[in-house]
Amino acid sequence: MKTRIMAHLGHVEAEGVKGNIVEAGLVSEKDIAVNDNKVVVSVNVPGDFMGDLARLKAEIETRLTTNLPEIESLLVVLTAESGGGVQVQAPPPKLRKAPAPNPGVPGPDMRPAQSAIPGIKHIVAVASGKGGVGKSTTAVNIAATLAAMGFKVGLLDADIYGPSIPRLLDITERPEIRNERVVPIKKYGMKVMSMGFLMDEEAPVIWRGPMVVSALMQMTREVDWGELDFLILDMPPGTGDAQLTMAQQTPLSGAVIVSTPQDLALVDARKGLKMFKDVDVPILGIIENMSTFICPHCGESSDIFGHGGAEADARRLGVMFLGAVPLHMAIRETSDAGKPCIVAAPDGPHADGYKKIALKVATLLGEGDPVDDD
Ligand SMILES: Nc1ncnc2c1ncn2[C@@H]1O[C@H](COP(=O)(O)OP(=O)(O)OP(=O)(O)O)[C@@H](O)[C@H]1O
Repeated sequence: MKTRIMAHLGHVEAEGVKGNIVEAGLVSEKDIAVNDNKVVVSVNVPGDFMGDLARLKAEIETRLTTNLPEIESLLVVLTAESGGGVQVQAPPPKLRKAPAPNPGVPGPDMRPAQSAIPGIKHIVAVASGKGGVGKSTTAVNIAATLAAMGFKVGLLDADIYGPSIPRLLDITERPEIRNERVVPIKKYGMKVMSMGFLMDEEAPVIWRGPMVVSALMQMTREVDWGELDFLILDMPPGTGDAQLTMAQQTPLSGAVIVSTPQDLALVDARKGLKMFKDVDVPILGIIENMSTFICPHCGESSDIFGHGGAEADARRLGVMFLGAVPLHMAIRETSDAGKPCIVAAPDGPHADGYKKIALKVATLLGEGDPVDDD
């Protein structure tokens, strides 16, 4: 299949580039991943490319899908090199090995792979099928809790559509660059990096014109993370091309799906599960966020959205249920004030809930004490 794909790519030309994209070295066999009939092609466009990227992508897609109808799904990713400063170098996409017999249920005999990034043991994606379900709040709380438990933790905000980690952790400073590497900002015992640090107009330009996926690769690989037990990745919400590529190209040990109890969110959550399964990333489990509503005045709990949907769904889908986090004013107030629960109220009930979830995540990755999934 790869040879035939290469043959067809040999007919594609890019504006201002001499010869076709294969002759020009923009794509080679190592940039093509094939799993069953799902194909990912990564084309490395020169940083100073002035042509129409959308047209180039469309031309590649049309040529491949027309000539190779056996291709079931095709993802063409254009990666770029920055014009200067830190180099953006997307690694060749690699499909992970064929799914294990019981994909998505990592257990004692099926430890997810360790991260392929030197110094980082596990990269864990926190994802959601749709926006606004509390994914970033959950990612921050899991990361801060793991750090409070004594693990070495990094938190990478890859939510390019609305980076909220700077706000959730009340970080206003800019990362430094030392020896051509970006130094993450230290907060609450974690090392933090966010797209939000780069998006302020007044911020120094650290990356010039790289595309989203390349920027994420750079943030994962080129940031000076040092030694980490966990790098928690706050993914952009949804299951579009950018998310799929991130799931594909980042050496993830596993993914955690955050969902609210509403049916719609669960339908979306299933899409999230499917996306990770398609690229063979083990699903560590589902977290039900905004589960029961706890009244800040009387403390009574009400199942506004129909609590339990995510738990039942997790069972049906054969993935672990990691826990339910209630909809509580204290969670919104503390996280919006820049403090995760473990910092704002380390002995409170919410910190306790996040501790159980974080411990399950650590255990599933072989880093904690075994826990019962009750
Ligand atoms: N369990 C909870 N209880 C109360 N408020 C919550 C809870 N979880 C999240 N929130 C609040 O809901 C809002 C959205 O949360 P958050 O930004 O984490 O969602 P998200 O899924 O990451 O959103 P986006 O899709 O925009 O990135 C925030 O104001 C947050 O404080």
